[in-house]
This record gives sequence, structure tokens and C-alpha cells, in this order.
Amino acid sequence: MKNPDNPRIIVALDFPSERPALALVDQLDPAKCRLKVGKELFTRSGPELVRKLHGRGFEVFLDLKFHDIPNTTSAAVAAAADLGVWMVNVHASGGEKMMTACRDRLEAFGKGRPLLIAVTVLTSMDSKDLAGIGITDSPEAQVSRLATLTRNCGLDGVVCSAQEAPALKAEQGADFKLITPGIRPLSADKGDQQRIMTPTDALKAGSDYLVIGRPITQATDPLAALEAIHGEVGSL
Ligand SMILES: O=C(O)c1cc(=O)[nH]c(=O)n1[C@@H]1O[C@H](COP(=O)(O)O)[C@@H](O)[C@H]1O
Repeated sequence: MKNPDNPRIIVALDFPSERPALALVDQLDPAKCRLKVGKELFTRSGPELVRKLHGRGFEVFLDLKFHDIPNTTSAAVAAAADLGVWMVNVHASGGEKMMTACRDRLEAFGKGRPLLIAVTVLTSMDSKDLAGIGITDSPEAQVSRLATLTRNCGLDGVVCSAQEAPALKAEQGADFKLITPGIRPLSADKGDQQRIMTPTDALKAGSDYLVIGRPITQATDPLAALEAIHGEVGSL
């Protein structure tokens, strides 16, 4: 039987508009990746683009990282479910009431509801950045605190750095999904990411899904880059 987690690679469509996004997507294969639509592209191209991606056979992670009062956030998550996306996310730092309201609101969508994921500590942040917003705990401790809160609110998992995956799997259990950006094949540029890992190491560490942007989207041959990552991780 097909593993419902496959494909585990989520390509981040961080493009300024629909045209370059679709130009890239048309080189990819829905059997080999899912797609992530984030703030820039969604703000420009909106739900219509998501429908086009669905029409091309791709499942979509709508990465708008909602963070607002419970009523507003849960309504936004329900709008994402109406659009038929596979995964949607909120900031765990929005707190228990916000996350619980979102989870409750998705009940109405039954088994086909989107996976509801929370962002813990952004992978671009290190302990100095956390101190700057008044958090003196280490990134690992803050991630662990927010992941526990997320699981207690009944969400499906968290976005985190793959470096935190082993501890999170041990703490939160095998069913709690870990979505990890900051993935860099050995040959790729680190860019602005801080807490990075290779695809193979990330899966070994317990990541369920790998969010990969520039190493695929900026490659001269994006499908070859995607296939090289599949080759690298093999049967993991
Ligand atoms: O929620 C995310 O997807 C996310 C969370 C996070 O902590 N760090 C992070 O990089 N991301 C996203 O993951 C993608 C990473 O892209 P690349 O750095 O180009 O591989 C971007 O779309 C980011 O917005």
C-alpha cells in the first residue's frame, strides 16, 4: 500500500508571481513532491493559483503561518480547508486558545481535513535572535515547549529544524508530524538559514516531510535536483 506520507519532499514555491511559479511547477512531478505556497506568492496570486496547482495533480501546503486572535485564525484555517489544501499552518506562539479554536473548527471537515501544523521557532533564528524577543531559553528548549503545547492542543505536528527532530520524536511520539525546512544537500548554499541539515540526515533524524526551496527552485535543472535528492535519500 502507498505510504500516505509520500512524497516527503515539499518544494517551497517562493516566487514573486504565478508565471515563474508555474514555469517551475511544470518541470516537476506530483508523484515526486508536494508544493508549498507561501505569503509572497499567495498575496499576489491567491486561491486561483492553488486551484491551478491542484488541477495539475499536486497537493498543496498553504504556508501562511496564521497568528491572530482565535476567532480570526480559526476562520482563516477553515477558508484553507474550503480551498482543499493538504496542509495549513499557524504560529504555535499564538497560544493554546488560538490553536484549539483552529483544531475544533477543522473537525467539521472530517477525515479529508488539512493537516494542521504549528510553527515553533523559525529556522532562521538562533539563540541571539530569541534573546532579542525576550526568550532566554535555548532554541531547543523553546521548540520543545511549543511542540508540547501544539500536541496538547490536538494539532498534527510542527515545523521545526531537523536538528530538533530526534528530541521531538522522542518527546512527542511517532505520530506527531515533523516538517523540516532548512534542508541543504551537501553541495548547496546555506543562504539565510541557520539550523540546517542534509536531506538524508533530516530523514534519519525523524523528519516526516522535508521543505526544500532554493536548492530545487534555483537549480539549472529543477527536476534533476529533485531526483538527485530522491537518489540521495534512497529508500528512507
Ligand atoms: O514554515 C516554513 O515553511 C518555514 C519555517 C521555518 O522555520 N523556516 C523556513 O525556512 N520555512 C520556509 O521553508 C522554506 C525554505 O526555503 P529554502 O531556504 O529556499 O530551502 C521557505 O519557504 C521558508 O519560508
